[in-house]
Amino acid sequence: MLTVTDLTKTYKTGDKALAEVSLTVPKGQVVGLIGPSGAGKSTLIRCINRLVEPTSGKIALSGAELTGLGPRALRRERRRIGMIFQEYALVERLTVMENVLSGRLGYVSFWQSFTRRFPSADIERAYRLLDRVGLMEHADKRADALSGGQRQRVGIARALSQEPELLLVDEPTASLDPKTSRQIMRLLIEICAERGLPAIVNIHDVPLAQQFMQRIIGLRAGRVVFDGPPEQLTESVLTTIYGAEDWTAMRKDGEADRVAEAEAVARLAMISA
Ligand SMILES: Nc1ncnc2c1ncn2[C@@H]1O[C@H](COP(=O)(O)OP(=O)(O)OP(=O)(O)O)[C@@H](O)[C@H]1O
Repeated sequence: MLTVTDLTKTYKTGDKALAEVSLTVPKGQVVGLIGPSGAGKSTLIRCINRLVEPTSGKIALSGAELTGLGPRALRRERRRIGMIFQEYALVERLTVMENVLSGRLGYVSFWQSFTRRFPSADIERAYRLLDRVGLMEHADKRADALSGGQRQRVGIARALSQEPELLLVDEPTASLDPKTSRQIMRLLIEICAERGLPAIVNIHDVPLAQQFMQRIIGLRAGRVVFDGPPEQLTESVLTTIYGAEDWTAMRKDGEADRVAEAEAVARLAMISA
């Protein structure tokens, strides 16, 4: 379980990115984090994995404090947090298997990591994870030979190879087409449920968040202005989060995507008929 209490971050520039944010994410729950540009979503994720130093407040994972740790303890604690990125952050010239194993680098000695000799338990786990994300037959391919959806599956397997207690997911589908986005989102939700993993997903696509998330947190100007199930995310709540103008524009974009997807499907059906 992740517990964030009164988290505040003011950057040196004077920007107050987060103001007294409190939230708890229980095991197995996937939370979608939404909000307009500059609302503080990335800052919240970065404070939790301590890439950004909070100004005040507390963050605890399974009861252990993450705030106030020295560099060594912080390195150890970071292993408990798996990260999944928008642009996948894979090492392109390495194989899929090597990329998954790189999730273990925080656990092996310098020499083992330098020579890339991983314990057999790590290799077995990596194969199991590749099987789970549907990439078993691609294990020996180079990462740069994969599609976007396959790369994100490698990113998921790599994060899981850390055996994390929390997943932080930053815009996992921003570089993917709508159908692949839904497949990736479904995979994430299933995996978190299977493993009892809590997750926070920074997500721009509101309809996708509404379709898949069990809970949505809306940030505006560094404050939590909505925290509830997707059914309660009404037009008026979305207007509170995004402001009327931005929300209307986003809704139009979403509709345009759906129309484009339906047209593409219809075209394919005609070609293959
Ligand atoms: N390194 C930084 N130094 C100074 N100010 C920053 C820094 N990073 C973010 N900010 C400011 O903090 C606020 C929140 O930014 P943040 O990137 O967390 O928002 P966001 O919701 O993730 O936005 P986006 O959706 O555009 O990525 C903004 O006002 C931003 O300008």
